[in-house]
Amino acid sequence: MNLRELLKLPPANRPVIAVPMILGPQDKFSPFARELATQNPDVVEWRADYIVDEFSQEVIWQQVKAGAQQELAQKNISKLTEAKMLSELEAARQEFLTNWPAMQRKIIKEIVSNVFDTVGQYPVILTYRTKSQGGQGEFNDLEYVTFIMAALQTGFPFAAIDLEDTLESGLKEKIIQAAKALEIPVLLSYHDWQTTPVNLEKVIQYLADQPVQIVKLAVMPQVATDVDRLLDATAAMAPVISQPLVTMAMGPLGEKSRIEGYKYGSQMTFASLSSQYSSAPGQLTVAQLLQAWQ
Ligand SMILES: O=C1C[C@@](O)(C(=O)O)C[C@@H](O)[C@@H]1O
Repeated sequence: MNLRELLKLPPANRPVIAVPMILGPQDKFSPFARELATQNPDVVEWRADYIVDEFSQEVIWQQVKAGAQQELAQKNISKLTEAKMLSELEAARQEFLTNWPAMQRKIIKEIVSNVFDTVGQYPVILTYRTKSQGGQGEFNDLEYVTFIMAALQTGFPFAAIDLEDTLESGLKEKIIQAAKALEIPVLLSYHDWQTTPVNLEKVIQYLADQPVQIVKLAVMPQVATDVDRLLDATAAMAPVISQPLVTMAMGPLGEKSRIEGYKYGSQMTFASLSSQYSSAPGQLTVAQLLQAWQ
């Protein structure tokens, strides 16, 4: 099955264009929605790492705590002993911790619902990338998995879920199983933010040997020949592996791979709705990409 079919996209005579949605808690969603409607890409990659950390247990607790402190203050706290105040706060914390899992599921459902409202009919790829994986997120592995599971359990129809290969294997397996149960394809990503590995074909084969439905490799070229190596490895491996392959070279040197990757068998290219929405170095805008294809 090719990527278009896997993501349930209508047939088209151009490679699949994915646009990242990198909105944070202070950003307005409607300008993004307007750009989306004007530029009409194929898929939206929701980069959840730009927003969900702001709704983590610690952040929400600080808000609840501020509210609890205010309430205590209204009870004329000056007359209470400090110990009493601390014990009331501790009770509030315990209550918060008990309620947190349900509260978190509700918050995540609201955010996901907002994302789907914003993107309308476009298929959505769910991605959360931590800082160590080149993203914005600060969740540890367990928090990451909790978030992904909750997002999947919202019932919103994600078109695919992005999984970084570096995730601990047991947790990776857990997400793959959950996605499988919901019939959501898993897109396994491998990023090298520093270099272009020597044996690219081996890396692609290693990714394709895992029980996932799409394979993605992003590298950082140091010289122009690194980009050619990536494109050659793409051409060599795309017909060999059973999953659709997506590759790109990042940074300014990598432009060619984003424009011409499809000629070598890469089935999707990432482009931004405008430079302010770019999620990786060297990403072109959709307008630049379409112009280059003319
Ligand atoms: O993996 C990728 C590819 C990417 O890193 C790029 O180089 O365009 C952009 C990311 O948003 C996406 O998750």
